[in-house]
Amino acid sequence: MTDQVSQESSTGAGAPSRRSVLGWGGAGLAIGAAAAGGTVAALGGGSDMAPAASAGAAVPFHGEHQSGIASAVQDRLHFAAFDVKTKNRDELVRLLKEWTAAARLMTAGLPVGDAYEGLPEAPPTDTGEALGLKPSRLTLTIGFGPGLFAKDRFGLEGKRPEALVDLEAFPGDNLDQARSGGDLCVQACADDPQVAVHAIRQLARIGFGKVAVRWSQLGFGKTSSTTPDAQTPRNMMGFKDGTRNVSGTDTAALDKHVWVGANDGSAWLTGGSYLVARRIRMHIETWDRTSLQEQEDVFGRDKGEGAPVGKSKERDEPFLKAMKPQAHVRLAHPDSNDGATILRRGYSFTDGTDGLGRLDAGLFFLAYQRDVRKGFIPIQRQLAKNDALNEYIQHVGSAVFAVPPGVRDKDDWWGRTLFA
Ligand SMILES: C=CC1=C(C)c2cc3[nH]c(cc4nc(cc5[nH]c(cc1n2)c(C)c5CCC(=O)O)C(CCC(=O)O)=C4C)c(C)c3C=C
Ligand SMILES: [Fe+2]
Repeated sequence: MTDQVSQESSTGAGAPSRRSVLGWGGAGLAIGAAAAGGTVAALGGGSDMAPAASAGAAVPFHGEHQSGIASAVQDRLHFAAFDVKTKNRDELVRLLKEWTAAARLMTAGLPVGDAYEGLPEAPPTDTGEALGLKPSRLTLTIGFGPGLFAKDRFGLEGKRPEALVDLEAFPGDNLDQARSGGDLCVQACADDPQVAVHAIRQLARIGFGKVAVRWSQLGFGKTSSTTPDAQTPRNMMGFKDGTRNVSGTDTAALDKHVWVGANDGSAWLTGGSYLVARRIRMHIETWDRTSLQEQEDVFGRDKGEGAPVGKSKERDEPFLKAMKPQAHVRLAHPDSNDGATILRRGYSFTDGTDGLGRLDAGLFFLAYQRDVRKGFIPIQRQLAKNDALNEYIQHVGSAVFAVPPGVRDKDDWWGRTLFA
């Protein structure tokens, strides 16, 4: 998988005329054309809509693993959790196929339908706000929540992976059910927020009547990186975040800690992963009145360089015993959790103020792992009990999803290994 990072390239070629994209009803044709060439670059034939697809990077949609996990982290996020409303398995499968086709187009920088040249009597089949925008490294990553596997629903009860556990209530949790759970999720990441928002909007529109958005989260300023050579981003507390993350090119670590293996008990999920999403509110105003020394003690790293206590460089190996016993980094480190290791891919959020004049801001924490019981859960048990950071944060939303493997080619679709 190496190559989701290195495969990122400019599409660099023309795009089909808008007239060749026949609206959603005719999108199969456009998709077929795109798929035949593999990527938008193969479509050729520059035209009036070329700006949407001709420049900027597109991340390949097809692959062994879904992109948006090990691939390089983009600047913006729109994450949506959906409730499935239809009771009909075939209708759900049809929707997943339509979503896959739409995702294939959008990640290549193409509209999913006709924004303004279709039938005047019908609603446009693409809402249009991404016309003229670059692919912006858009990735769309789907996940399946526990509810999908419920008894007497879609006949999937025997396929629920053991590792897809309902998360326990951790000490200090203050979860809002309206911001938690979901039967399906789609993580849209892009370097342009409008591209990410457009993508989720098209999927919601296509799914109208079959699925409904349960909750969604916008994110900015990635708080983790899968590219260790790049500058580590900073979170809303001002600290470098993502220094010691699983690298997107470290195939050994990805196989060990992120990708579900063939012998892990759920054959359909081989090459997939598990995602834990947590909306974590930060008590920003309290943090901003906290001394620099205390802030650095809380994390066990310094604020400027991001070096662990007693060391001078960000990438120096942490010496855990030099940190305060309740330092976040000391408690989250694999050595404090029986080796538990997760790939973090979170984003900052600021959703205005809370009515009391306080910023409603924090970290939308996203973590991928091979087994939630050996990844997020042991680390969070440790953090929830002891972390000095708890004085300044609160977990207010939570969800867990099984993330299927990648879509292999033009005939494949999101969920085939589960439903077929
Ligand atoms: C259950 C897992 C984790 C939660 C929840 C979590 C919340 C959280 N973290 C920060 C800021 C930082 N975290 C850092 C390191 C770090 N955090 C986790 C796990 C969770 N964090 C891990 C596994 C690690 C790496 C530990 C290691 O191996 O050294 C850091 C330090 C820089 C880095 O390595 O990324 C910061 C800063 C916040 C603000 C937060 C909740 C709001
Ligand atoms: Fe952390």
